[in-house]
Amino acid sequence: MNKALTIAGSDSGGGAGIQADIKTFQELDVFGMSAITAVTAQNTLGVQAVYPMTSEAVAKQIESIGEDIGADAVKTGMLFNAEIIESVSEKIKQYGWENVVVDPVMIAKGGASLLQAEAVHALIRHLLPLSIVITPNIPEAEALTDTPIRTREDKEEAARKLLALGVKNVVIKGGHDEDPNQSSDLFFDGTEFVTLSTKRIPTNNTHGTGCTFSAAVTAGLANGASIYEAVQTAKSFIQAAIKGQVPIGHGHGPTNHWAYRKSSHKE
Ligand SMILES: Nc1ncnc2c1ncn2[C@@H]1O[C@H](COP(=O)(O)OP(=O)(O)OP(=O)(O)O)[C@@H](O)[C@H]1O
Ligand SMILES: Cc1ncc(CO)c(N)n1
Repeated sequence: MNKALTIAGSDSGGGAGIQADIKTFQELDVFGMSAITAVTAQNTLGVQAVYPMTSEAVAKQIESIGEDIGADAVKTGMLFNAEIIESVSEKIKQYGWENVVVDPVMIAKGGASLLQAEAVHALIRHLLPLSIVITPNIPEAEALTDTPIRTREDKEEAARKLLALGVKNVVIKGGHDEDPNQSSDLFFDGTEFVTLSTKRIPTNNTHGTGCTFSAAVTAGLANGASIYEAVQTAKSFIQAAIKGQVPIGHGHGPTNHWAYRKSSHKE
């Protein structure tokens, strides 16, 4: 029984955060568990309120899993503040977890802050060195490296800077790229750059794409895949999920977490 733990925020709307992660784990045959860092009141229109947990409450949830069940892979999403980042990092070290996927969530699509600006430094210092792979989108990679990203060369430069911070592998996701035809993610393991490209799907329903993608990477690692294999499967999973879209609500709808299972041809 392969098990994965997500340490992230709750999205009441069900498309991102903990909810996206657990749905994705389930779809990829992994037993999903959670430690909730914050409760958000959220829907397809945006984030209406954020209620962070105490760092103690987050640590306790992780301990409950670490002391009894264990985890084959762990992902972090919304962590909100430096205190939570520090206690999550401590617990990851305490339990010796190595398959750690860090999705450095900072800002929701509508602009709401999911990580306090002053916590970026804590993320870099405490958590990034414990990760096996990090999955920033373009604005997050810019914030972590202080590098504006416009071109492919800028992406490579940012990826190199992230590895210099102690990161082992990185995927810079291309959802925010200008390219109207392709959505291309750049994978770097310190030696080789690999681009994973799929056809860009013209849709508004992209709420939770980043969470879903990093949860699929985590599920792959829990199932024993290599990092690159896990990233490849995650790219197919998110492509199917965006294509399968769920047109609910009045804003940015979520992706379809069951589409990959149902699709006959996985891209
Ligand atoms: N319109 C699209 N068509 C196809 N793939 C997309 C599209 N938008 C995003 N993706 C893919 O979805 C994954 C997530 O990328 P993205 O850059 O959107 O993450 P994100 O900004 O962290 O998402 P969010 O913050 O909404 O959860 C990547 O693999 C990216 O290439
Ligand atoms: C709880 C939560 N985590 C992450 C994101 C980023 O998509 C979001 N919108 N909400």
